[in-house]
Amino acid sequence: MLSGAASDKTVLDLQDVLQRFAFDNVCKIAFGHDPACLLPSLPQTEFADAFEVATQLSSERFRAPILIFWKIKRFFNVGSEKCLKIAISRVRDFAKKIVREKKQELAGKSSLESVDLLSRFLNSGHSDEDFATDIVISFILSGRDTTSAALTWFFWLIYKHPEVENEILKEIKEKSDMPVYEEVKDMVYVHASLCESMRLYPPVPTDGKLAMEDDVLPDGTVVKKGTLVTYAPYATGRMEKIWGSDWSMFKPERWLERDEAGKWRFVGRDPYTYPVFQAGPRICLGKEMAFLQMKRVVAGILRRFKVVPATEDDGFQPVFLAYLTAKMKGGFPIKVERSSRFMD
Ligand code: HEM
Repeated sequence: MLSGAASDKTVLDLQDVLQRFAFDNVCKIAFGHDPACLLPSLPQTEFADAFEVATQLSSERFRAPILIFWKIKRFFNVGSEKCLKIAISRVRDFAKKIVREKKQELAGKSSLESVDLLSRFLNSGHSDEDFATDIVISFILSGRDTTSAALTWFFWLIYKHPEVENEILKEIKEKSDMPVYEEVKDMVYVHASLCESMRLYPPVPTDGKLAMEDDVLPDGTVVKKGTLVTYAPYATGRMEKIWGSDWSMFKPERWLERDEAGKWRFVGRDPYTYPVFQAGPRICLGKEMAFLQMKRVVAGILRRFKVVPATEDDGFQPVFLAYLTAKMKGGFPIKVERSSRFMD
């Protein structure tokens, strides 16, 4: 697709392309099913559209200035609540279909033949259809919108910071004759750049938890049963107290130090300082997979192409939308140029 866009000078919405990629990818790994959203024709996908509407309208509930408004709309089944109900039912139908097909497929197989996560889940005794459907939906939400949001902002940031892009290219070049897993595993500069990009533009900008019992936070704050506590990676990633006076700068080096041989070494932060993947027992289960996938995409694209906004010269000013997962408002229109950076 990118080769075609480079030859034809087509403008692509990188956010859309990355979402399609991540959706196909998570469906294949989690359910052994390829929805083929990333065909060059960029097919209209009813499910993906319904999913988009459902996440957007659910996020808007949290922002409603007066809670009772959406509850009244839901009661009378009108306006945005009516659209949300339709979208949710389409999403559930799609997920249910995956579960039913998988159950049928497994009926005639030994438990070791299917390696996808849903098969393992169903084979381990979790056969309740509604429960398995919820699992399918949360995997799609976790896997589709997070890595695509992270990469969309990442490609914009490295365009704005050519010195970072050059350092990344140097690293890709060094590792390019290694097998795929080895290649991306040791890409510390790319890893640091992704962490830095998600510090400023976290794929999950805020997240809430409901106290099931009376509790006390480590700093002594009393939390009564039924209270909603929100943490905000977007705000935490921009705190001067944590990141210093240069917090607003995109600086992968803040995650790196040089070892004795002068090579970069990654220096992680604890997940409470950097809660982009959450922290504690419910920390993201897909973190390692997400980094592997993102590094592979970065290496795969930058080895062959340069990504530039379709409107260059600072004409493109992206806007961060904090839905359940982050979005770049209106998408990221880009052109791809074939790169000669690896020819020599
Ligand atoms: C850059 C990419 C990603 C980010 C920033 C991210 C972030 C998060 C966050 C903040 C949570 C906590 C949500 C909550 O409790 O409300 C979470 C949970 C989770 N994530 Fe990720 N995620 C990413 C990629 C992925 C991928 C690719 C997968 C695998 C498909 C995945 C699977 C999960 C699962 C299964 C949970 C639920 C864990 C639990 O509740 O015990 N994530 N993620």
